[in-house]
Amino acid sequence: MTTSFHPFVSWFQANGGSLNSEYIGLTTFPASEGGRGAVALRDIPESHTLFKIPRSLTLSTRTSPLPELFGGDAWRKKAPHGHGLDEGWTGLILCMMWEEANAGKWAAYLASLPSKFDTPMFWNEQDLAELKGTSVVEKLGKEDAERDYREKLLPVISSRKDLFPPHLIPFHYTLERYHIHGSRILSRSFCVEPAPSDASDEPSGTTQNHDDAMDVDVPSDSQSHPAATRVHDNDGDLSVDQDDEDEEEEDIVSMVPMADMLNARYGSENAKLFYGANELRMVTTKPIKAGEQIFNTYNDLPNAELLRRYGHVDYLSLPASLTQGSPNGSAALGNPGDVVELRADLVLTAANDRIYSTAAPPAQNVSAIAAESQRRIDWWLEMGGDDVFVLEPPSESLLPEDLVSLVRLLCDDDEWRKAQDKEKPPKAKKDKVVLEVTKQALLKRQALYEGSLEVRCYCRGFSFRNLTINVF
Ligand SMILES: C[S@@+](CC[C@H](N)C(=O)[O-])C[C@H]1O[C@@H](n2cnc3c(N)ncnc32)[C@H](O)[C@@H]1O
Repeated sequence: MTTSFHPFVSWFQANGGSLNSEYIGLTTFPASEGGRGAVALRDIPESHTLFKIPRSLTLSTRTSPLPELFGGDAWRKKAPHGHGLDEGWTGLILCMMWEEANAGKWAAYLASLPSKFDTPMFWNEQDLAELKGTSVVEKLGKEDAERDYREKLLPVISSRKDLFPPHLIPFHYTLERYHIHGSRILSRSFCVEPAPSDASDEPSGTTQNHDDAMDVDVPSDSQSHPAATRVHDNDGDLSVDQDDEDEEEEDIVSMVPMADMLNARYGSENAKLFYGANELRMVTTKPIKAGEQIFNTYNDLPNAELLRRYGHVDYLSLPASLTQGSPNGSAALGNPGDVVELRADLVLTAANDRIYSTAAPPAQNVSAIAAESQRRIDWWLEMGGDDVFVLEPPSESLLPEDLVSLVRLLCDDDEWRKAQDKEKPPKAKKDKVVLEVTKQALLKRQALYEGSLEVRCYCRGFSFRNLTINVF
């Protein structure tokens, strides 16, 4: 371990954390490989505990003393009775700011975290233009974050000068610090489950899938329920239910010292975080050889999400099954977890184009066609249909069933009638019309890209073999 880790490791151990330093070493990789991370110091078997973190050492709005000092009700309740600081990330950001300003329990940990980020949140307009057409820019949420800073955080700090002395505001409570702490949460937080009621500190479960972000996943992402998850999503609520009685039952977005030292790489996960009653444990999920890096992967996210949340992308050798169809066979590097997100409005436009071009002249009425399609898509959304479709390899499952169902609903009047009668969207039966409309929608998707970066995946199969779609 290099000396730069000593202050953090000493703080961690002094506060009840335990690190199996015979087996795991903290080290520094080149920035392009993640900077700080951890390696195996000797061969480590599967199911070996690498380190333990007491729950009391995780930092969240539940463990920080600030919410109670502020007044629990005023903290939690929504305006006009309170500040709604249990919703979104503003409360946790405020706790982090306050810890730093007051040299609190977590100050040494926070001081060890990066304060400079390469994520698109900090890019200039010119660089962001390179991402045009990707989902990254629309998901950045910079304006929302800045509105929360102005409308939620500033009124809170100005209402309690005893807790937030004015002379500290220019140092610790600025918009810049708000973004830095927000980026720390986005790139490093976990969504920590409450302590199990049948409380044992033995690691529970054998799988831990993450979901968003260092992911820990959320069941709705159709991951198996993780033993611990990091938050990917921005983005989100710290707790779902604001009912005070249920509060202790909710997962909570938390900073987890030491667990957030591990880097990630597609398909390389060899350690996962497991919850116990009083502590969290990072446990190996496969044998690791001496010298190998220890990875806690964030759910094998596509590059767009890696870039947005963490500021890096995976650029690995792609299996031949994914590069089939490449025009020159050169695109053998990328992220095997990349996907294409196809918005339903592009499907709608492609369907309308087809309906128009195949209609006999009296029916070739653009506004009537658009109005009818709008009626159908409104029905689709009312029935709980998605407005974004995710296309992922392998090709056998390339076309999501709900995408096929929507195209049939839009393009086939019989299917539309049947769907209304049965109150159920059409079956996902692929036919020529479905494939043609989908291909046109994908071409429209491809045309949205304007940047000069070329990161591609090859959508194979069906009738549009060789169609290339930039995904990043
Ligand atoms: C949970 S932290 C891991 C510890 C981090 N490397 C550090 O120095 O504190 C996640 C961050 O590490 C970096 N990182 C993780 N995996 C990486 C990878 N495969 N390539 C490049 N950077 C990576 C990214 O900056 C990401 O936001």
